[in-house]
Amino acid sequence: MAKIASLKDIEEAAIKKLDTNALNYYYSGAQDMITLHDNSEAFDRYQIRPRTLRDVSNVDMGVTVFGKKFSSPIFIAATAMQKMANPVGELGNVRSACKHNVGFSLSSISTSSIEEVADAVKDLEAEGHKSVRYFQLYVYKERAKTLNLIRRAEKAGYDALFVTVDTPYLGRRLPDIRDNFKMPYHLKLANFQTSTDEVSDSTTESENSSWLARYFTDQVDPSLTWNDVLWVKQQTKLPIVIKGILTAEDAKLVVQHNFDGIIVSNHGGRQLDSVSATIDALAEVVEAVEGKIPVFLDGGVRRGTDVFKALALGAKAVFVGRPALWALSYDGEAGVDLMLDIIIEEFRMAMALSGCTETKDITKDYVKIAPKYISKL
Ligand SMILES: Cc1cc2nc3c(=O)[nH]c(=O)nc-3n(C[C@H](O)[C@H](O)[C@H](O)COP(=O)(O)O)c2cc1C
Ligand SMILES: CCCCC(=O)C(=O)O
Repeated sequence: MAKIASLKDIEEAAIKKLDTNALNYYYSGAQDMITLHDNSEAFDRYQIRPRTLRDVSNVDMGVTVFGKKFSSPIFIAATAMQKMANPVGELGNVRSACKHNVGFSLSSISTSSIEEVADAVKDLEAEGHKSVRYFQLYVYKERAKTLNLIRRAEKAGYDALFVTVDTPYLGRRLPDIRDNFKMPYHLKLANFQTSTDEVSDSTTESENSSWLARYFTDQVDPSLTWNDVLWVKQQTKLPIVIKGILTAEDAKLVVQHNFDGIIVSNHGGRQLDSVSATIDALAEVVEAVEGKIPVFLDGGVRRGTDVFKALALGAKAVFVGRPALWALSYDGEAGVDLMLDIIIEEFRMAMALSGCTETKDITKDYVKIAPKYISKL
């Protein structure tokens, strides 16, 4: 078999290994998957404007986020139920992120608990590695349940809460509906000890939604407003990052409410189909926040040049979601190591070949819209 050389190669290898249930769930976007595909394709609408003859023998990819230094700005996004990819699940991802000195975010809907994930890096921390972990929070109808998650994340040393705001309901992912997606029976939603059976018991079976959508409707609060997220802020001293912003209007509200950061995200194209690709939404959000809080991006990041373009358009760092799942499926923790090694090296190369030796050098002067996409109107 030919050597793996790109994230695309890892994805192809993983697709061959995964069963239909997990593959449908990991792969799919909402509805016609227009946004899912556009997230990656949109990066190709931007071109890099490289500078030459600068000494690029040393390239520093480092960034600082909420006072913590990272070796590179490529972090791991919160994705649910990682043990469907490989028994090591979330623990493989958090360990690999720690070894690479990049951030890891844990989903509320994880198959390893908040505490297990924190414990999994203890040996690496003892060797001198730094682990920065963010906890992705869904606001449960039952506020005591939400508060319990917040307290546990604080106690286990997580660095920030990422409150997801694009999911009052789970988007319609047609493959999950058609094939009736279910978490395998041997797994649990580890933060709550919820098993597949309990979900079916507590909700009405419906022809028109997946197991997960039923769980979500049952548990997660669709009445969420800014006031509820302010309630979260009042409960904790941890920085609160709002995940799932796509417009300048909402970005300004995030700043007005004194939250600490924004992730420009469309949930990997899994929520509302036909919204803009995140790289296309980034500039308006960055402009609206006027440098007051950091802006991050996720969605479709698959190459070092994608990372470079996102930083040029104002992102502090980016998150990869599916690539970490494909990597886990391909080869567990070693697969994630390989995935991060590849994309970090690609990013280093993109910086060097563009004449940038520090991430702060990567400004909007380094990108332009490819001529064929400029409107002739
Ligand atoms: C299988 C899967 C599960 C996800 N689960 C969550 C989740 O539990 N919470 C959340 O806020 N976002 C979740 N996301 C969205 C990711 O955090 C992220 O926004 C998205 O994956 C980025 O796009 P990418 O997969 O193209 O990198 C999930 C995405 C995928 C693909
Ligand atoms: C109820 C689980 C939600 C996970 C999620 O956010 C996703 O599948 O995109």
